[in-house]
Amino acid sequence: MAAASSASNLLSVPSLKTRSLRISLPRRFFAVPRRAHAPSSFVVLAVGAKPTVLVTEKLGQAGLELLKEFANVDCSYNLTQEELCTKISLCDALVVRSGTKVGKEVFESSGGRLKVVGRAGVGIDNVDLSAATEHGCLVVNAPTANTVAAAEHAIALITALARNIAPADASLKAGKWLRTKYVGVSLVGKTVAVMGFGKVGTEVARRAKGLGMHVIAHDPYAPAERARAIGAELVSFDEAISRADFISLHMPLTPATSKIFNDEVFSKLKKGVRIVNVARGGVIDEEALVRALDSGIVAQAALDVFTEEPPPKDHKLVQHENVTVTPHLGASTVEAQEGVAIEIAEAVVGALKGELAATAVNAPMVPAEVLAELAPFVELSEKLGRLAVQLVAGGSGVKSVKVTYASARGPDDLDTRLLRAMITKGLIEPISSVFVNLVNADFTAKQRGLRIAEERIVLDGSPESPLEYIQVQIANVESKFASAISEAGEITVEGKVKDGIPHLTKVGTFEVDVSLEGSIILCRQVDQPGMIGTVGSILGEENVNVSFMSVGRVAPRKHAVMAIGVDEEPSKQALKKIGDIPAIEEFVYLNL
Ligand SMILES: NC(=O)C1=CN([C@@H]2O[C@H](COP(=O)(O)OP(=O)(O)OC[C@H]3O[C@@H](n4cnc5c(N)ncnc54)[C@H](O)[C@@H]3O)[C@@H](O)[C@H]2O)C=CC1
Ligand SMILES: O=C(O)C(=O)COP(=O)(O)O
Repeated sequence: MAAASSASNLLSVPSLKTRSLRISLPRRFFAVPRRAHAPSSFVVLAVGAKPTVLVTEKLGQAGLELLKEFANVDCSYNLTQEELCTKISLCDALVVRSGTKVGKEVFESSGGRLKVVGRAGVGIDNVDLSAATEHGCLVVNAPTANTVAAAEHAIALITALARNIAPADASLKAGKWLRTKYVGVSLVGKTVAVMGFGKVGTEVARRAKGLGMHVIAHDPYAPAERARAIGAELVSFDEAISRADFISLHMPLTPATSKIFNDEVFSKLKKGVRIVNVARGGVIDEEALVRALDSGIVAQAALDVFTEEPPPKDHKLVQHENVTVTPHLGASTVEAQEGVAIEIAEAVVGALKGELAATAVNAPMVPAEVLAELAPFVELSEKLGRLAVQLVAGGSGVKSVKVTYASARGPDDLDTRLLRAMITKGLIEPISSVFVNLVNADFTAKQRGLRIAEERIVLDGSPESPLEYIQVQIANVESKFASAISEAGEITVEGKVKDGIPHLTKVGTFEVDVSLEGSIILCRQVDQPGMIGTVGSILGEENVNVSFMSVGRVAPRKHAVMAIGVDEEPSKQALKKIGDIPAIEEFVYLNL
């Protein structure tokens, strides 16, 4: 019984946050398709084909071995952009670190073959995520394995600055013995501001506490409890920068953080502050930092990252006597590189197998347990989309679709993003040459002006099954099968999952029950004896196996809709013979 109905758009913008949980979609739905249009999530590989993975930067051996077990691996380092664009059309996956720019042109050059980009590390600012999404290419990263390495590098740079390690080393090697010039400062009791309190920032804070520093942190999205738990204080940006003796940067490079450290900010810093950047060069306005160093506001800086990498030889910061530099070494420990390589290889292989990696950065994440229970509904969703769109008469533009999910679960207890993506796939693929997957479903729908509204019907009863039924309605279109139009004037199909198999249970106002396997013939007829036998024998003569038949009628001896599931596609003549049966008023053949 419908107790309440709530309209809500349940699909949010794909999260850019990374997660450490590894999940996989059920293989039977998402692996290499059995038929040209079998349900599939991300990757469509030719049956039996071994995928090709291009690795453009040095990757740990263990990760390479994992990739080689599953794919042909082409390790081509130092490619020019042009060479990358040429090679990419022969590759199913690309594995990069921070040194490869994966821009729009790479996706355009791939000719649709590139299905996964694996970023062997955290920062994905070198990958054009919008272009990847537009091309249905999944981007995964390796968010956890280099956290400690980056944190240790930040601590190494903080201590190196405090004790002038780099310049003292250089001067001694140059034959000097300058004990008074390189008197340092102590860390104990000093305040360090950790800017960006995520994975790396938290580890830096923990280590700084161990060094006896007072730790303050700024991160607009971090929970205060996490900071409290390690004895750090979460403060505003202005408070952080004005109180700090040391500033350690650990936020990602985004439009919001680009050049966040600029002249204005430098003017608010405590005189003599020391700055460490192991995040991204672009979060600092490098010219402004030169000015702040020259004026003495910033006593010293240690930089692992630069706006342009490698920086030009005469880069003012690289050459500055109060700046210590390293060539983007934050993640470069033996341990981190092995870990990152394994993490990314597993994610890329998983994605190539049709699984959904937990570290997807441009696809909605659905936890493993939710995926497992939604699996049959995912298949149902795509098939309902396919059926509904094939019922639209030629010439009608599909613009407005309503999806209703009926469930006894609470509105927050049902994640419909995957279902919605698969309905979109079902709606778009039969009428276009576009390959739709979880990555590009929203983008593709938007680009085609297809509006999909979602509604929840909360049912009474046991919430054991995530969904009771799904209904797909297409508004403002003509149908080639008039009986599919509901009283409200929309093409309406509804389905359920029975014993793990998706079933079509309603067409227009007619209740039917046919399992959504193979293909379907829908006929509207005058309800009379012998119809099932007549149609069945026409199909039998053609050697078309009938898998399911169901009749839904308004009232005895009035109109009925017969749904016939068939394993093989009937010939045109067989379909014509069915149409010629006098009692048949209309019929349609629908390919699943
Ligand atoms: N130099 C190197 O080799 C390495 C550099 N990194 C870089 O370090 C950065 C952090 O990495 P993780 O901690 O793993 O990422 P993360 O995603 O765990 O943490 C980033 C944190 O920054 C916060 N943030 C976002 N905008 C902010 C803002 N405007 N102000 C303050 N905080 C903000 C986020 O809320 C998040 O908590 C990334 O840019 C990553 O690319 C990471 C590993 C190695
Ligand atoms: O993981 C990151 O964000 C890093 O910056 C590490 O970059 P890399 O893989 O060493 O080029």
